Amino acid sequence: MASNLPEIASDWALFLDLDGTLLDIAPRPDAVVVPLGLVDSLRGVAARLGGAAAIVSGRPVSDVDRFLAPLAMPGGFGHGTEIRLPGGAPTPSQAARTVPREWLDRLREAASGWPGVLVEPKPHGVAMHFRLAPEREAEVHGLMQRCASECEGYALLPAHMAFELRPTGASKALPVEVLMRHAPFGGRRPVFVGDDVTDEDGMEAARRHGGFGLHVGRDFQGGSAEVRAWLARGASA
Ligand SMILES: O=P(O)(O)OC[C@H]1O[C@H](O[C@H]2O[C@H](CO)[C@@H](O)[C@H](O)[C@H]2O)[C@H](O)[C@@H](O)[C@@H]1O
Repeated sequence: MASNLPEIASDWALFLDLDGTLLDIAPRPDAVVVPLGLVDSLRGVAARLGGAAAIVSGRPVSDVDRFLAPLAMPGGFGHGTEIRLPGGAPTPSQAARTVPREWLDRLREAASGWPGVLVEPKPHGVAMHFRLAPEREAEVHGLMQRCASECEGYALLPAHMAFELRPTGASKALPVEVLMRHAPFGGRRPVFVGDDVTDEDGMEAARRHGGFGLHVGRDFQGGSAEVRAWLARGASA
């Protein structure tokens, strides 16, 4: 067990990032493996917290639901552009925007000449990954930067071996703020667990509501595996 890592308490509202936190990083977005036992742990922790457990991911809700089936957890998806309240359907948030078609065409055309570079379209954004072609980082960055500067309403987001275009106003703080206004989240102590720079917004929102953030690199010495072990302990406490 990592030192100073608090165990999950029954008065918490838990906000969990997905990639790099619950799931190990994989060579490409569609190659992630959902470890045996993760879904059971999430179900158990959610039951213990009276349903106050959410996923907050840069992924679209369709990806998250496919990975965690049969669970359909509340949370924020696409960096807060889609929000699902407990028991509800996912709906676009106030930050949602549609990526212009010409951008996608432009990115796909460039990627077709850069073997290993992947374009990941999302309902309200797009990511361009260079994990399999690290030598293309500068070119991917330059192209994504041009796209962001040409279209009002989107900002460039540096990610793990990728750059994303995210609507301005979208952030992981938004789902925390929204869910904390709804039962069973409201009145609980929010704890946001993440690994990435985008997760800092969610952690800051948790602090505003009297809670705190846990960072995979700083608080979980074993990385995602340790996060999963912590959840499993929390589910059976
Ligand atoms: O907010 P998250 O749940 O952490 O999602 C952030 C992004 O994760 C995915 O990309 C990252 O993970 C991939 C799989 O391990 C990896 O191949 C890639 O290099 C990483 O950048 C996802 O594809 C993005 O849509 C998410 O925004």
